[in-house]
Amino acid sequence: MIEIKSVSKTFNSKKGKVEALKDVSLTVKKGEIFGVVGYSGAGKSTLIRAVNQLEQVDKGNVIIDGSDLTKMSRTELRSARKGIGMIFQGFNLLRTATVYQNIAIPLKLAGVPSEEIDERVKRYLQIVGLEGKHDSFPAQLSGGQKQRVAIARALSHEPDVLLSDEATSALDPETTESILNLLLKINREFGITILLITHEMHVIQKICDQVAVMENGEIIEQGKVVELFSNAKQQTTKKFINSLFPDDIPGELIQSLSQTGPIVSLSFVGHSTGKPALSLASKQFDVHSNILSGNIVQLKDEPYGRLVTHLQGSDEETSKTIEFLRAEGVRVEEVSNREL
Ligand SMILES: Nc1ncnc2c1ncn2[C@@H]1O[C@H](COP(=O)(O)OP(=O)(O)OP(=O)(O)O)[C@@H](O)[C@H]1O
Repeated sequence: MIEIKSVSKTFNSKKGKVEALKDVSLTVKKGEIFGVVGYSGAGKSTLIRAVNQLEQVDKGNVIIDGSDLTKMSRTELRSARKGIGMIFQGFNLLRTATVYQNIAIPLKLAGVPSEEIDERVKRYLQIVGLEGKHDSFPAQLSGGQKQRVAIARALSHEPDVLLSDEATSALDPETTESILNLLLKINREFGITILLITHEMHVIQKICDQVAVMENGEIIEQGKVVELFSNAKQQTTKKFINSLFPDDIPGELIQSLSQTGPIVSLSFVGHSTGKPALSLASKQFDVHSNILSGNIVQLKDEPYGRLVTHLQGSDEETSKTIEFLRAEGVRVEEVSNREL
């Protein structure tokens, strides 16, 4: 559906050249929610803006449903953009227009007949849960409500693709949850493909099917969310995942416990937790396990959990335990420092 092929973009600024995108490639399949995560300056905004050609690229192709947007004339591009909705961190609403007008005006500019405009505005405001707010002005709405208006406005053009540029970054955690649930609903009910950028791993964890991790203009790792969670290779990816598992095990405790056996982090996907495997291991080997912290987060389709546990026993018995846990499908990593 969306194919980004070997896209590069360099900005020339006063400080010199900045390679914002270096040979970036990714494919978003129809109906998927694809998240791009990275720290500030990684190149996420440049990438998402390249998709609808708000940013022209120096090299590479952006192909949507078989048509290459980098090769289009202005008129062709205008028409192609009709199938691409976009929402932003700052909502981008017209301050002097009501909620109704914020959605109706762009529809009018797009040439939609007025009776259809009315029908669409009402329908999409209902879908985003803002039926009673037609006559409110943006200043009278909360951040979450403003983002709902922006989502209704994007949907009212009945796009196939929705681009989300840090749509929840300005919102508090509770409102973030409700907007993420709304994006999930839109994706499921209308089959809209969503490409989003974020610096929050929670967004990826909660709603994405696929993820790409960006750093210094490059995609350093990508794949199915569940696979990346269980098998991240890059340090930055691990850091993002670890941000979902805050723990407060003091460094001194880790050091002192390490004297009597390794401290390991066990990760598992799906409804079976690491616990049964751990108790089986304790029965089979001369090892005591002492759980130091544990947490489960819900990925889009299945839970992912992590237990940090101290394996007390001889080198031989703890090695056999680790081998056994791995054979049981549990990911085991030794915790040697504070980066759990
Ligand atoms: N118009 C521009 N002119 C010069 N440099 C730019 C321009 N736009 C982006 N950059 C630079 O390109 C790099 C990537 O920026 P980009 O905004 O895409 O990153 P990002 O991951 O979205 O970060 P943030 O979340 O902070 O926006 C940065 O070093 C940025 O300073």
